Amino acid sequence: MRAGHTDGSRDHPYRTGHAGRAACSARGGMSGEKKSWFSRLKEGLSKSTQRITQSITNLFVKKKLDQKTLDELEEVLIQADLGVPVAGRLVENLRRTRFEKEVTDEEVRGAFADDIAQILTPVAQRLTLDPGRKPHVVLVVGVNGSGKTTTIGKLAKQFVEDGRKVLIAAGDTFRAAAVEQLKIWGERAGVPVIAKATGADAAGLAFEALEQARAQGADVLLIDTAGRLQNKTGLMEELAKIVRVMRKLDSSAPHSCLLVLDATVGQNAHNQVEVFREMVAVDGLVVTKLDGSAKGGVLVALAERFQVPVVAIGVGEGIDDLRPFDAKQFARSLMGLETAA
Ligand SMILES: Nc1nc2c(ncn2[C@@H]2O[C@H](COP(=O)(O)OP(=O)(O)OP(=O)(O)O)[C@@H](O)[C@H]2O)c(=O)[nH]1
Repeated sequence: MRAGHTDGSRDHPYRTGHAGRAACSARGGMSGEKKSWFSRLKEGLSKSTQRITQSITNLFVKKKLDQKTLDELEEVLIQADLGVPVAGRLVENLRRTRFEKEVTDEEVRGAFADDIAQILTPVAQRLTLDPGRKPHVVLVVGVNGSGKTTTIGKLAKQFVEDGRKVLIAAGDTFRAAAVEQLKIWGERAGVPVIAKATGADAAGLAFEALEQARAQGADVLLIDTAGRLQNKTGLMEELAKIVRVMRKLDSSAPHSCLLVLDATVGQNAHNQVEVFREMVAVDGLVVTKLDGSAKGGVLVALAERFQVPVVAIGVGEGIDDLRPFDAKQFARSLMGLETAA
């Protein structure tokens, strides 16, 4: 996957060639739209934010920054799923610059937000479509229920709105309900869904989908996959076979491999990244359900530990609730601070 840094001027979590860029630009940049997105991000993160800001505020009724308070702050950050290394680094930076000085809770939150934004900036990237690929194949992996189907549906709709020809392959052939759900999203997006009977070979389906996508001159092929982590060996073999079989047609496929993570699982997300990276070459994360989670901080821990690009975040079930990931906005929202437009 090639990815470009988020510039905040577009509202799609991906990038294309020049034509696509122009199309994206036309959709973004309206201040009303922007404003509502900022407030939605903030609203979405409010559970995570409340937990952190309340705890920090309780620690500061205008006082000098002593070691006890630093220790308590570190604990607050760990509790908020930012992870021990990040919490340690943030608190150490604060100690270095403000020890024994009078500080307010807002100053502390501001300092944390700046440091968090620095950690997140390198991973805030976009899914980039390679215009030379016809189609650009996006393999979407993740455990059941993480939001794969929904994310594929949202991405498909956004690609279509940008004038791309899209095909979806229902690669989770194990669960009939998953295929049905994908078909519903396909209809919403106006995108054909290539599916087979329950229990069919997923790799065979991916192969045929790629053949059809090529024959039809599609720009993008989005491939859903099974997420049965309880049968890790079976899943690993299945994903490896999908990749192997597609490479008979296109030796460079898949061109992107996105891992969808549910933010509400908190620290378990680390394990999921590790396990899926053993199986496939994950080169982008989509973090979903940030609207219903008090564990938004986990995204910071993941960025620090794995440095895998975060290409989009999900903050709701609606079509517009998949958004590009903006490091500064996210950091400031998490710390309950205003996000500059
Ligand atoms: N609140 C919220 N819900 C989401 C988000 N993304 C997905 N969901 C919901 O999460 C549930 C699971 O999403 P799916 O897309 O079906 O997940 P999946 O990974 O495809 O799961 P399987 O179909 O079981 O493989 C659905 O009810 C979605 O509507 C999000 O960003 N916010």
